[in-house]
Amino acid sequence: MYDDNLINIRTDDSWAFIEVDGQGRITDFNDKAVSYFKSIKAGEMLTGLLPWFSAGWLKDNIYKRIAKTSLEDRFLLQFVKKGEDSVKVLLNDIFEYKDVMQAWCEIGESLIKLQSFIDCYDDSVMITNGKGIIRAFNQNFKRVSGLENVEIMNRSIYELESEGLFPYCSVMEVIKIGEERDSVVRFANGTEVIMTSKPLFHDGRLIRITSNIRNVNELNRRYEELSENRIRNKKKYITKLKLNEAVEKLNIGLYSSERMESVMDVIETVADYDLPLLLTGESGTGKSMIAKCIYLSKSSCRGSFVHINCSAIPENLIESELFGFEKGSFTGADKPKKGLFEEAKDGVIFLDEIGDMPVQLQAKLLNVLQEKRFYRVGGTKPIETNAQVIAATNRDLKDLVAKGLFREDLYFRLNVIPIEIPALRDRKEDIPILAKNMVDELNATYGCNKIIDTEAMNLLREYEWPGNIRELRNLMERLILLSKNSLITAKDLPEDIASASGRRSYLGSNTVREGDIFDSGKSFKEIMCEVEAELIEHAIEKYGSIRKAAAELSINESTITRKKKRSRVSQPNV
Ligand SMILES: Nc1ncnc2c1ncn2[C@@H]1O[C@H](COP(=O)(O)OP(=O)(O)OP(=O)(O)O)[C@@H](O)[C@H]1O
Repeated sequence: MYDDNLINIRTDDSWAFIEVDGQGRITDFNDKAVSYFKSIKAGEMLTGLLPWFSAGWLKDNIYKRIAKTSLEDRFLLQFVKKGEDSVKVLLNDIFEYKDVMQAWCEIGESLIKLQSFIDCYDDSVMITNGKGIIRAFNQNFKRVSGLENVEIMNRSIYELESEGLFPYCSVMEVIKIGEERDSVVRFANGTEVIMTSKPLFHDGRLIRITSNIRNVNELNRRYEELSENRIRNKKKYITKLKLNEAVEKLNIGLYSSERMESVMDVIETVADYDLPLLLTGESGTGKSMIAKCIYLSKSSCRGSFVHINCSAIPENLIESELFGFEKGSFTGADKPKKGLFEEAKDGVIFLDEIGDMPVQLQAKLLNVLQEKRFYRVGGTKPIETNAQVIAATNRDLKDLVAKGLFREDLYFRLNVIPIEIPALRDRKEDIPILAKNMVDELNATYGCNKIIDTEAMNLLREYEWPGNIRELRNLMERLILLSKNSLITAKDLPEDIASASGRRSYLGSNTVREGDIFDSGKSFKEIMCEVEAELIEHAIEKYGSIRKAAAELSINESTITRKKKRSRVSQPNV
């Protein structure tokens, strides 16, 4: 019930301190008491000083009283009992006390604010007064030290140390020397921390020590995490730079479509890993280009890029091409030869048209992917390889697996990160950019200065491009070399492209696709007019006359004529 923290108050001049024995005889007092009671003497009765004082108060349980000493003065009394026969009496002038209370209320408010502030702090924080009495600490401090409010709040770190609850620490050193100190401290729960304690002085008096406490294990873990992150981020950054460089070098960075955007995102993510990759997509979509781009995007690549087209090499030669051979391993092998895996070293080996790889060789390839080593043809010494395998195909590998032409296990091994390169017709928004870029490049190659006009560009955009970018590139080359004027117009385009958009329809085989309808910018009414016009045209073509078409469609001939006029459907010779 009595405030134990006031036990050391004898030296604190904010209180008058008088100690009395069980009978109320003065045994000790401090300077402040002398300033209130000039005649105070040890051995005198306290009632001599405080006539209103009742000896009964020493025995009861009320520990705070406001008592009057004279007409002018009022004192606040506080008792601190020590056993049965010793009571410390603390007195404070009520007017002084009011000031003190006011100050404490303000401090109290700031303490609440301080508490919420330090609770948000990531490190552990502990604040003591200038004498080492713990005044505040945050949640993290409790977690790290394993100590609870009731155990340590408002208690002296010296007492806590003597009870084995608190370690010797930098706060004690700061109290001793008045300067910032660091210490490595181990709490009773075994947690090792680095404690940095800073003093705060007011009017030359040490009033507060703030300690910042960091868990050594957490610090180490965080350090490692951040170092790893830094390396990872740096690697990512380099990959991005390298990817941009590669894209520029290969002149392929020209896309605005979401489909290509996501392909490039995957490339950026996987470029630095040496995982096998599978590129799929129609012929001419740029799979080889993408493979090269991946190779050039690696933040560190010690080997070379080696391209082998599995469909272009006779079956019996692919193995020795890939893995090399030893002298005498077959007729004509009069000296040993390195294969492409050895040529690539730690680089990239690009297996184009993987679907055409002979099945028996697929087993050897799977082994290389798993074991990261192989044997030359006729060789007995294993050769280690860290080459990354990037395979590509325009065939449906799943279908080949079903037909027994491709090993399922190899398919799964390659298909961990499949990258599908979209057909050009599925990334129409990229066509103008690609075409313009090709024209620029070809102009430079052939010393021309040609450009494509808007109408021609729109037609290029409409065409289906079965041969994808390869077909686009071939056409651009032809146009640059053969077109008569510097402005390439619709007239310069081949017939199938020039008429491509005209032939697109809602009903026929060359149907307009959903994306094109929504991207066309046409209103619902305009689209419905076009559908009506087409329907009427088909009906007239099919039934041979407006009259028969009207009868089949159950509408008036005049309606057909009017709608035909509006949509300017060309009338066949009926
Ligand atoms: N993004 C691009 N920008 C410009 N030209 C490109 C681009 N991608 C591919 N090309 C060009 O298109 C042609 C075909 O590309 P590539 O050989 O990479 O396609 P592919 O998908 O591997 O074809 P295939 O399946 O027939 O082997 C090449 O001439 C290449 O230079």
